[in-house]
Amino acid sequence: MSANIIDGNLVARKLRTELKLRADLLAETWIQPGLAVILVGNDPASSVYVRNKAKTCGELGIRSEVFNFPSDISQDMLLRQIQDLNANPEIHGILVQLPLPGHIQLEEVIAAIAIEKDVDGFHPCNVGALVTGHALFRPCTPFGVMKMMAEYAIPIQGQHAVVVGRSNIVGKPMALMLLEKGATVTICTSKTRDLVHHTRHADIVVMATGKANLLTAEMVMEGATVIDVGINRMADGKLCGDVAFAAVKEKAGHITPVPGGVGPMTIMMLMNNTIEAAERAKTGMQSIARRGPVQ
Ligand SMILES: Nc1nc(=O)c2c([nH]1)NC[C@@H]1CN(c3ccc(C(=O)N[C@@H](CCC(=O)O)C(=O)O)cc3)C=[N+]21
Repeated sequence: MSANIIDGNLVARKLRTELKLRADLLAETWIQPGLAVILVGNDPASSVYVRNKAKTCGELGIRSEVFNFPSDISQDMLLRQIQDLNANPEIHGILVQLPLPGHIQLEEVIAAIAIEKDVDGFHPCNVGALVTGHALFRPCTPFGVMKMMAEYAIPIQGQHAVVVGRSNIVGKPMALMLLEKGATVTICTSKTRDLVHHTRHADIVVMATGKANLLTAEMVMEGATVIDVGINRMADGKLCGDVAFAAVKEKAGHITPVPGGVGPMTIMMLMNNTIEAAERAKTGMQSIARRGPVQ
Protein backbone atom coordinates (compact mmCIF):
# COMPACT_ATOMS: atom_id res chain seq x y z
CA MET A 1 0.00 0.00 0.00
CA SER A 2 1.33 3.40 -0.95
CA ALA A 3 1.09 6.17 1.65
CA ASN A 4 -1.21 9.16 1.56
CA ILE A 5 0.94 12.11 0.58
CA ILE A 6 0.48 15.04 2.95
CA ASP A 7 0.31 18.01 0.60
CA GLY A 8 1.94 20.99 2.30
CA ASN A 9 1.18 23.32 -0.58
CA LEU A 10 -2.52 22.45 -0.34
CA VAL A 11 -2.75 22.95 3.45
CA ALA A 12 -0.75 26.18 3.15
CA ARG A 13 -3.13 27.51 0.48
CA LYS A 14 -6.15 26.71 2.64
CA LEU A 15 -4.56 28.47 5.58
CA ARG A 16 -3.69 31.42 3.37
CA THR A 17 -7.38 31.90 2.57
CA GLU A 18 -8.18 32.04 6.28
CA LEU A 19 -5.30 34.42 6.97
CA LYS A 20 -6.38 36.72 4.15
CA LEU A 21 -9.75 37.17 5.87
CA ARG A 22 -8.00 38.12 9.11
CA ALA A 23 -5.65 40.53 7.33
CA ASP A 24 -8.61 42.11 5.52
CA LEU A 25 -10.42 42.56 8.83
CA LEU A 26 -7.39 44.38 10.22
CA ALA A 27 -7.22 46.51 7.08
CA GLU A 28 -10.75 47.73 7.79
CA THR A 29 -9.36 49.32 10.96
CA TRP A 30 -6.38 50.75 9.04
CA ILE A 31 -3.91 48.24 10.46
CA GLN A 32 -1.47 46.59 8.09
CA PRO A 33 0.55 43.79 9.68
CA GLY A 34 4.28 44.48 9.30
CA LEU A 35 7.12 41.94 9.28
CA ALA A 36 10.80 42.87 9.43
CA VAL A 37 13.29 40.27 8.21
CA ILE A 38 16.93 40.71 9.12
CA LEU A 39 19.31 38.90 6.81
CA VAL A 40 23.04 38.92 7.46
CA GLY A 41 25.36 38.04 4.59
CA ASN A 42 24.35 36.57 1.25
CA ASP A 43 23.92 32.84 1.77
CA PRO A 44 22.01 31.86 -1.40
CA ALA A 45 19.70 29.41 0.43
CA SER A 46 18.78 32.09 2.97
CA SER A 47 18.05 34.57 0.19
CA VAL A 48 15.59 32.10 -1.41
CA TYR A 49 13.62 31.72 1.86
CA VAL A 50 13.62 35.45 2.41
CA ARG A 51 12.31 36.03 -1.10
CA ASN A 52 9.57 33.38 -0.63
CA LYS A 53 8.53 35.01 2.62
CA ALA A 54 8.38 38.45 1.01
CA LYS A 55 6.23 37.06 -1.82
CA THR A 56 3.73 35.43 0.56
CA CYS A 57 3.58 38.64 2.60
CA GLY A 58 2.62 40.44 -0.62
CA GLU A 59 -0.23 38.01 -1.30
CA LEU A 60 -1.65 38.63 2.18
CA GLY A 61 -1.20 42.38 2.26
CA ILE A 62 1.46 42.14 4.97
CA ARG A 63 4.10 44.85 4.81
CA SER A 64 7.48 43.17 4.63
CA GLU A 65 10.75 44.96 5.11
CA VAL A 66 14.00 43.13 4.48
CA PHE A 67 17.16 44.44 6.11
CA ASN A 68 20.13 42.88 4.36
CA PHE A 69 23.43 43.48 6.17
CA PRO A 70 26.96 42.50 5.11
CA SER A 71 28.30 39.42 6.88
CA ASP A 72 30.86 41.50 8.82
CA ILE A 73 28.22 43.68 10.52
CA SER A 74 29.04 44.20 14.21
CA GLN A 75 26.84 42.71 16.88
CA ASP A 76 26.19 46.19 18.28
CA MET A 77 24.85 47.42 14.93
CA LEU A 78 22.57 44.41 14.73
CA LEU A 79 21.29 44.97 18.27
CA ARG A 80 20.66 48.65 17.53
CA GLN A 81 18.63 47.69 14.45
CA ILE A 82 16.53 45.30 16.54
CA GLN A 83 15.92 47.98 19.19
CA ASP A 84 14.75 50.32 16.43
CA LEU A 85 12.32 47.71 15.16
CA ASN A 86 11.13 46.92 18.70
CA ALA A 87 10.12 50.56 19.05
CA ASN A 88 8.53 50.84 15.59
CA PRO A 89 4.71 50.57 15.91
CA GLU A 90 4.34 49.65 12.21
CA ILE A 91 6.42 46.51 12.69
CA HIS A 92 4.56 43.68 14.44
CA GLY A 93 6.98 40.84 13.80
CA ILE A 94 10.78 40.60 13.70
CA LEU A 95 12.59 37.63 12.19
CA VAL A 96 16.35 37.24 12.26
CA GLN A 97 17.22 34.74 9.54
CA LEU A 98 19.44 31.94 10.79
CA PRO A 99 22.24 30.94 10.62
CA LEU A 100 24.15 34.08 11.66
CA PRO A 101 27.92 34.55 11.10
CA GLY A 102 30.16 33.06 13.81
CA HIS A 103 31.27 36.37 15.38
CA ILE A 104 27.68 37.12 16.47
CA GLN A 105 26.27 35.79 19.74
CA LEU A 106 23.02 34.26 18.62
CA GLU A 107 21.53 34.16 22.15
CA GLU A 108 22.10 37.88 22.68
CA VAL A 109 20.52 38.79 19.36
CA ILE A 110 17.42 36.66 19.91
CA ALA A 111 16.99 37.87 23.48
CA ALA A 112 17.01 41.47 22.18
CA ILE A 113 13.79 40.93 20.19
CA ALA A 114 10.68 42.16 22.02
CA ILE A 115 8.76 38.99 22.94
CA GLU A 116 5.52 40.39 21.53
CA LYS A 117 7.27 40.68 18.13
CA ASP A 118 9.12 37.34 18.31
CA VAL A 119 7.16 35.69 15.46
CA ASP A 120 9.76 32.88 15.19
CA GLY A 121 9.11 31.93 18.83
CA PHE A 122 12.86 31.72 19.52
CA HIS A 123 13.08 34.19 22.44
CA PRO A 124 13.95 32.37 25.69
CA CYS A 125 10.70 33.64 27.27
CA ASN A 126 8.62 32.13 24.47
CA VAL A 127 10.66 28.93 24.59
CA GLY A 128 10.10 28.68 28.34
CA ALA A 129 6.40 29.44 28.00
CA LEU A 130 6.07 26.73 25.35
CA VAL A 131 7.01 24.19 28.01
CA THR A 132 3.80 25.03 29.88
CA GLY A 133 1.81 25.55 26.67
CA HIS A 134 1.57 29.35 27.00
CA ALA A 135 4.00 30.70 24.42
CA LEU A 136 3.00 33.95 22.72
CA PHE A 137 4.39 32.48 19.49
CA ARG A 138 5.23 28.92 18.50
CA PRO A 139 8.20 28.15 16.25
CA CYS A 140 6.84 28.09 12.70
CA THR A 141 8.17 24.75 11.47
CA PRO A 142 6.89 22.46 14.25
CA PHE A 143 3.71 24.56 14.49
CA GLY A 144 3.18 23.95 10.77
CA VAL A 145 3.72 20.22 11.24
CA MET A 146 1.03 20.13 13.97
CA LYS A 147 -1.33 22.01 11.66
CA MET A 148 -0.73 19.57 8.79
CA MET A 149 -1.34 16.57 11.01
CA ALA A 150 -4.57 18.11 12.29
CA GLU A 151 -5.67 18.77 8.71
CA TYR A 152 -5.16 15.09 7.82
CA ALA A 153 -6.83 13.99 11.10
CA ILE A 154 -3.76 12.06 12.22
CA PRO A 155 -4.28 10.95 15.83
CA ILE A 156 -1.63 12.09 18.30
CA GLN A 157 -2.97 11.33 21.77
CA GLY A 158 -1.56 8.06 23.08
CA GLN A 159 0.58 7.58 19.97
CA HIS A 160 4.31 6.96 20.10
CA ALA A 161 6.11 9.84 18.39
CA VAL A 162 9.83 9.72 17.67
CA VAL A 163 11.52 13.02 16.86
CA VAL A 164 14.96 12.62 15.30
CA GLY A 165 16.85 15.89 15.78
CA ARG A 166 17.16 18.12 18.83
CA SER A 167 17.65 21.62 17.45
CA ASN A 168 16.12 24.60 19.23
CA ILE A 169 14.17 25.60 16.12
CA VAL A 170 12.69 22.21 15.18
CA GLY A 171 13.42 19.09 17.24
CA LYS A 172 12.94 20.40 20.79
CA PRO A 173 9.79 22.48 20.18
CA MET A 174 8.38 19.67 17.99
CA ALA A 175 8.75 17.21 20.87
CA LEU A 176 7.05 19.65 23.26
CA MET A 177 4.09 20.23 20.94
CA LEU A 178 3.56 16.49 20.42
CA LEU A 179 3.81 15.95 24.18
CA GLU A 180 1.25 18.71 24.74
CA LYS A 181 -1.21 16.77 22.55
CA GLY A 182 -0.68 13.61 24.57
CA ALA A 183 1.85 11.69 22.49
CA THR A 184 4.47 9.47 24.09
CA VAL A 185 7.58 11.23 22.84
CA THR A 186 11.09 9.93 22.27
CA ILE A 187 13.75 12.41 21.20
CA CYS A 188 16.62 10.90 19.22
CA THR A 189 19.54 12.33 17.30
CA SER A 190 21.26 11.18 14.12
CA LYS A 191 23.82 9.51 16.43
CA THR A 192 21.36 7.66 18.67
CA ARG A 193 22.60 4.12 19.28
CA ASP A 194 20.30 1.67 17.52
CA LEU A 195 18.15 4.46 16.04
CA VAL A 196 16.20 1.88 14.06
CA HIS A 197 14.96 0.30 17.30
CA HIS A 198 13.26 3.60 18.21
CA THR A 199 11.88 4.57 14.80
CA ARG A 200 10.53 1.06 14.11
CA HIS A 201 8.17 1.36 17.08
CA ALA A 202 6.94 4.84 16.20
CA ASP A 203 3.41 5.70 15.06
CA ILE A 204 4.77 9.12 14.12
CA VAL A 205 8.36 9.82 13.01
CA VAL A 206 9.57 13.39 12.58
CA MET A 207 12.93 13.67 10.83
CA ALA A 208 14.88 16.87 11.47
CA THR A 209 18.57 16.06 11.20
CA GLY A 210 19.71 17.49 7.88
CA LYS A 211 21.10 14.10 6.85
CA ALA A 212 19.79 13.06 3.43
CA ASN A 213 18.03 9.69 3.28
CA LEU A 214 18.77 8.85 6.93
CA LEU A 215 15.35 7.23 7.41
CA THR A 216 15.03 4.12 5.25
CA ALA A 217 12.04 1.82 4.75
CA GLU A 218 13.38 -0.84 7.17
CA MET A 219 13.30 1.78 9.95
CA VAL A 220 9.58 2.52 9.59
CA MET A 221 6.55 0.73 11.00
CA GLU A 222 3.88 -0.28 8.47
CA GLY A 223 1.26 2.49 8.32
CA ALA A 224 3.28 5.05 10.33
CA THR A 225 3.08 8.81 9.75
CA VAL A 226 6.42 10.14 8.46
CA ILE A 227 7.13 13.88 8.61
CA ASP A 228 10.25 15.08 6.80
CA VAL A 229 11.65 18.41 7.99
CA GLY A 230 15.03 17.91 6.29
CA ILE A 231 16.18 20.21 3.50
CA ASN A 232 19.29 18.86 1.81
CA ARG A 233 20.56 20.36 -1.43
CA MET A 234 22.06 17.59 -3.56
CA ALA A 235 25.00 17.92 -5.98
CA ASP A 236 22.57 18.10 -8.92
CA GLY A 237 20.80 21.05 -7.26
CA LYS A 238 17.71 19.06 -6.28
CA LEU A 239 16.21 19.28 -2.80
CA CYS A 240 15.87 16.15 -0.78
CA GLY A 241 14.71 15.45 2.75
CA ASP A 242 16.00 13.22 5.56
CA VAL A 243 13.70 10.42 4.38
CA ALA A 244 14.39 7.95 1.57
CA PHE A 245 11.05 8.99 0.12
CA ALA A 246 10.51 6.51 -2.74
CA ALA A 247 10.93 3.42 -0.53
CA VAL A 248 9.40 4.79 2.68
CA LYS A 249 6.22 5.94 0.95
CA GLU A 250 5.48 2.29 0.09
CA LYS A 251 5.39 1.45 3.79
CA ALA A 252 4.14 4.56 5.59
CA GLY A 253 0.48 5.47 6.09
CA HIS A 254 1.07 9.20 5.62
CA ILE A 255 4.21 10.96 4.42
CA THR A 256 5.31 14.53 3.65
CA PRO A 257 7.34 15.16 0.48
CA VAL A 258 10.32 17.52 0.09
CA PRO A 259 9.75 19.97 -1.47
CA GLY A 260 6.03 20.61 -1.09
CA GLY A 261 5.65 19.35 2.47
CA VAL A 262 6.76 21.13 5.63
CA GLY A 263 8.47 24.08 3.84
CA PRO A 264 5.37 25.89 2.57
CA MET A 265 3.72 25.41 5.98
CA THR A 266 6.67 27.05 7.75
CA ILE A 267 6.17 30.20 5.74
CA MET A 268 2.40 30.21 6.26
CA MET A 269 2.79 29.81 10.05
CA LEU A 270 5.11 32.81 10.00
CA MET A 271 2.31 34.74 8.29
CA ASN A 272 -0.10 33.42 10.92
CA ASN A 273 2.15 34.62 13.73
CA THR A 274 2.66 38.05 12.13
CA ILE A 275 -1.08 38.61 11.69
CA GLU A 276 -1.64 37.42 15.25
CA ALA A 277 0.99 39.89 16.47
CA ALA A 278 -0.87 42.73 14.71
CA GLU A 279 -4.21 41.58 16.15
CA ARG A 280 -2.73 41.55 19.64
CA ALA A 281 -1.12 44.97 19.21
CA LYS A 282 -4.60 46.27 18.45
CA THR A 283 -6.18 44.79 21.58
CA GLY A 284 -3.22 45.10 23.94
CA MET A 285 -3.02 41.33 24.55
CA GLN A 286 0.72 41.21 24.17
CA SER A 287 2.09 39.62 27.31
CA ILE A 288 2.44 35.99 28.26
CA ALA A 289 0.23 36.86 31.23
CA ARG A 290 -2.36 37.98 28.63
CA ARG A 291 -3.26 41.15 30.51
CA GLY A 292 -6.03 42.71 28.47
CA PRO A 293 -6.26 46.42 27.55
CA VAL A 294 -6.26 48.77 30.52
CA GLN A 295 -9.89 49.64 31.19
N1 LIG B 1 14.82 32.76 11.80
C1 LIG B 1 14.58 31.80 10.93
N2 LIG B 1 13.34 31.31 10.78
C2 LIG B 1 13.08 30.33 9.86
O1 LIG B 1 11.92 29.88 9.73
C3 LIG B 1 14.15 29.84 9.05
C4 LIG B 1 15.42 30.41 9.24
N3 LIG B 1 15.61 31.36 10.19
N4 LIG B 1 16.46 29.99 8.50
C5 LIG B 1 16.29 29.04 7.42
C6 LIG B 1 15.16 28.09 7.69
C7 LIG B 1 14.66 27.33 6.49
N5 LIG B 1 13.29 27.74 6.30
C8 LIG B 1 12.49 27.37 5.22
C9 LIG B 1 11.24 27.88 5.01
C10 LIG B 1 10.49 27.54 3.89
C11 LIG B 1 10.98 26.66 2.94
C12 LIG B 1 10.19 26.32 1.74
O2 LIG B 1 9.20 26.95 1.44
N6 LIG B 1 10.57 25.32 0.96
C13 LIG B 1 9.86 24.92 -0.25
C14 LIG B 1 10.72 24.98 -1.51
C15 LIG B 1 11.98 25.75 -1.44
C16 LIG B 1 12.88 25.57 -2.64
O3 LIG B 1 12.48 24.95 -3.65
O4 LIG B 1 14.01 26.04 -2.55
C17 LIG B 1 9.34 23.50 -0.09
O5 LIG B 1 9.87 22.78 0.76
O6 LIG B 1 8.46 23.12 -0.84
C18 LIG B 1 12.22 26.11 3.16
C19 LIG B 1 12.95 26.45 4.29
C20 LIG B 1 12.96 28.63 7.27
N7 LIG B 1 13.99 28.85 8.10
